Amino acid sequence: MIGGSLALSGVACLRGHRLLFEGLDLALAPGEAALVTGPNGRGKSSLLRIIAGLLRPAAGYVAVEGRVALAAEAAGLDERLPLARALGFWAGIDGAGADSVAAACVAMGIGPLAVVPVRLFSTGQRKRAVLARTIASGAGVWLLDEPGNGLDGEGLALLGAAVAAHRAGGGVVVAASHQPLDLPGATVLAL
Ligand SMILES: Nc1ncnc2c1ncn2[C@@H]1O[C@H](COP(=O)(O)OP(=O)(O)OP(=O)(O)O)[C@@H](O)[C@H]1O
Repeated sequence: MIGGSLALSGVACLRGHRLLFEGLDLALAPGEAALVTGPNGRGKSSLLRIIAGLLRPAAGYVAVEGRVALAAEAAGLDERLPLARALGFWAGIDGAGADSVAAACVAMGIGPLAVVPVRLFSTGQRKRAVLARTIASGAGVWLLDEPGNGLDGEGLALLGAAVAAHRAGGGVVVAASHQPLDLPGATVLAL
């Protein structure tokens, strides 16, 4: 079981002297999810970075139980390497094995791309690879920035199944999206 939980209390975000949001509260127990919505530039990615500990909140506090994986817009994969090795680099850091990478690639429908260099990937294949990196990480808290961007219908279904399995195992998910995203029972945070 890969558990996680998180709590935000009175969180505020300042960027470039501009207050993006304040007074944000959220509590997610194992298995729960939140959907952060709002137009471009409202601060969705900034909120995920605050939860990940990459950005300091201007006010409030964040408490996270479990390891965190942030699937951001930037893939963070070595373009020169075949997919399995590019993901294997991160799996090594995360303490996950090659079997986790292989299973995550199958989960996102990119198993056959294991030997293909990342630089050749299409937009949707790249998105699937980023999500596979999160799945392989073994982290309890998934932070997904626009996870549906670039995915086709099959990709969206695989994402939905991966998120459901993660939640069923006690993980939590915070997804930021300016488009509708199917996240059953999620708390909606509209920025
Ligand atoms: N390093 C920075 N310094 C100053 N301002 C920044 C910085 N990074 C982002 N911003 C600003 O913060 C605001 C929120 O950006 P953020 O990426 O969090 O929004 P978002 O809701 O995720 O947008 P999108 O839907 O376009 O991804 C934007 O106006 C952006 O220009």
